[in-house]
Amino acid sequence: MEKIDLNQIRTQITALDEQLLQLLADRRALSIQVVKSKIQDQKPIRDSYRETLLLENLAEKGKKLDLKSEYINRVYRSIIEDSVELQQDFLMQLDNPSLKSAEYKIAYLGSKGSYSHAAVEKYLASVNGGLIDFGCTSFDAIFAAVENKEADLGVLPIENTSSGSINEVYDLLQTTRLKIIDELYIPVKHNLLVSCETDLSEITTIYGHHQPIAQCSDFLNELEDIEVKVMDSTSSALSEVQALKDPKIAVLGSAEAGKHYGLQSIRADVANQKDNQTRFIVVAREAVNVPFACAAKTSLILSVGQRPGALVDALMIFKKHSVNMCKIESRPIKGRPWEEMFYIDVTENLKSEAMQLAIKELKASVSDFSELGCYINRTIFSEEAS
Ligand SMILES: C=C(O[C@@H]1C=C(C(=O)O)C=C[C@H]1O)C(=O)O
Repeated sequence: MEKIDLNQIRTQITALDEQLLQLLADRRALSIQVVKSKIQDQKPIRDSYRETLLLENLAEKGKKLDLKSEYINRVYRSIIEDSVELQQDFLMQLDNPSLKSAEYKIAYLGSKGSYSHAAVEKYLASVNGGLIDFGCTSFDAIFAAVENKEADLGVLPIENTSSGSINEVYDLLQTTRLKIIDELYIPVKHNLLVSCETDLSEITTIYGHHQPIAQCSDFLNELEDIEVKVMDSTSSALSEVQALKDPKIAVLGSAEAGKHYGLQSIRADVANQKDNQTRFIVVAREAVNVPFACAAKTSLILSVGQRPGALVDALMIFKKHSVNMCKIESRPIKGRPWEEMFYIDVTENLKSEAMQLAIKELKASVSDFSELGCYINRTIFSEEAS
């Protein structure tokens, strides 16, 4: 058999990959043309009918080229999601002069390497902005920095698919004047990282922020005689373990963050849930305006007092106006024992007629009511769930 030259084939693959990159960039440029036409014709950005036809056609054509339809579906779903996000971000910037492509001073928990930093980077990519770093050591410091105008924006985790709601952030939302202007979903893949040559059996102490510790509880519970050390943030845990250079000490963090600190992974994917994601919110002093062409989400808080059926009555107002509720959470109210504050997210634009009618009725029937903000709904359901 003739000798096959690996380097030569790899050169061809690299050339093809570069062509693919150019094609992806060309497709994105066309998406921008599409959104401009949708603005003229007042059409919504998302067109599920077109997406279904496109995917069916590609699966069919792919089959003839020996490409599995599951593979084609996965690749094109991700290309289409990017195209929808690109169009929504374009429209948001057009409608909101505050969302310019500028440098933003962003307050977040930790520093480079923290999951919050990854969320900050994702936000900046959507506004084409740069970062003036404002790392903080607590959630209330983040709210305070934005409220006192020391920072332009704050980025905070609010819920996780394994450990649930982040109560501290929910509690701070009760008293803040800040508005939620965006949400971000960050896949969180926890690894067990070490600073030098070692083995899992040698580890006696594991450092981590309390969120990753909660999200990896199954893995940690299986280990015997391990001391868990809770740190302020993932980045402070990473830098401490890097400095200690101890073969008995490990830390929970992403493989990528580990690279920043010269740490190696000895166990990958140690979270309780495989699809471990954290939802972050972006807060600012000014609310944003979400164009009707975009998929919107609105967050509200309300309390209903102690009357029997009071919560049901409030929720029936959403039903009456066909406002879809996608999340409800409750937290105690400081200084009012046994009263609860309800946090409600709806997939509706704050400016819509249905929402305005519902709000008018809610205000007349509940004890406390406030709007936390309206922003782009960036929820993506995993393939298995949909
Ligand atoms: C590009 C469009 O906008 C959206 C993105 C699509 C895509 O990237 O193919 C398809 C349908 C829309 O949800 C379009 O409407 O054609």
